[in-house]
Amino acid sequence: MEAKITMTETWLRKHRLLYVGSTRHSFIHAIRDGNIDISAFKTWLGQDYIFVRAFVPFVASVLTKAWKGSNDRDNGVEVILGGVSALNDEISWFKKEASKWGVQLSDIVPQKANQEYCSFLESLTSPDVEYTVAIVAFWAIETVYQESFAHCLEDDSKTPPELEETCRRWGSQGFGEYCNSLRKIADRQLENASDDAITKAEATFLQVLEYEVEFWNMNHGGT
Ligand SMILES: Cc1ncc(CNC=O)c(N)n1
Repeated sequence: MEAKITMTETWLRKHRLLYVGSTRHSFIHAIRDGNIDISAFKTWLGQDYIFVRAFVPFVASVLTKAWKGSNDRDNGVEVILGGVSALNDEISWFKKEASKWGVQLSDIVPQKANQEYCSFLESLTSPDVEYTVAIVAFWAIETVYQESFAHCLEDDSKTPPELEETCRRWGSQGFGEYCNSLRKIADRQLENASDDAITKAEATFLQVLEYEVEFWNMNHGGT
């Protein structure tokens, strides 16, 4: 039996360099090698809290888009609803983690790369953005974190124990399975999408990867 190559697989192969750039950034390598500068980690924590706050309305908009098409068999609405509900716990986790590291969340000013990424998320909440495009963005955003942090948990990694919980939040098998579910939803949508929607979705996928690289750079300026 010949396995058919899905659209996400095609894109991951075609854009391999950028994908690897977003999932194997020097910031992630520094965590994995145990060389992370704690001030860089704290910067990331504060900035990511701001990002996640902007991520909530984005995920809610994906849910709305899925809900409208929920007559279609298996369009992923339950998986996305699970994603919305997990964000409640995630926001609490950021608050707890910030207090553990002495990061004052109310004082955090979003940096330029973060602001631009959050504006991009907001633009994707528009009703003019099709579900196919939005679900591809959602899958890509989650998958970059999954692949990045899973790398810090591999057997030969030297991740500092105090950062393991952070890495497990996105690098765990459970989060990996969630990302696979999102990927299947995205591929199913892409199978039935117009050429125009596919073109837009691919461009959006690339934009996500670029924003993710900039986000890592922000914490770990080009080293
Ligand atoms: C910049 C960025 N990208 C992806 C994620 C993971 N999704 C939700 O937590 C994240 N927290 N931050």
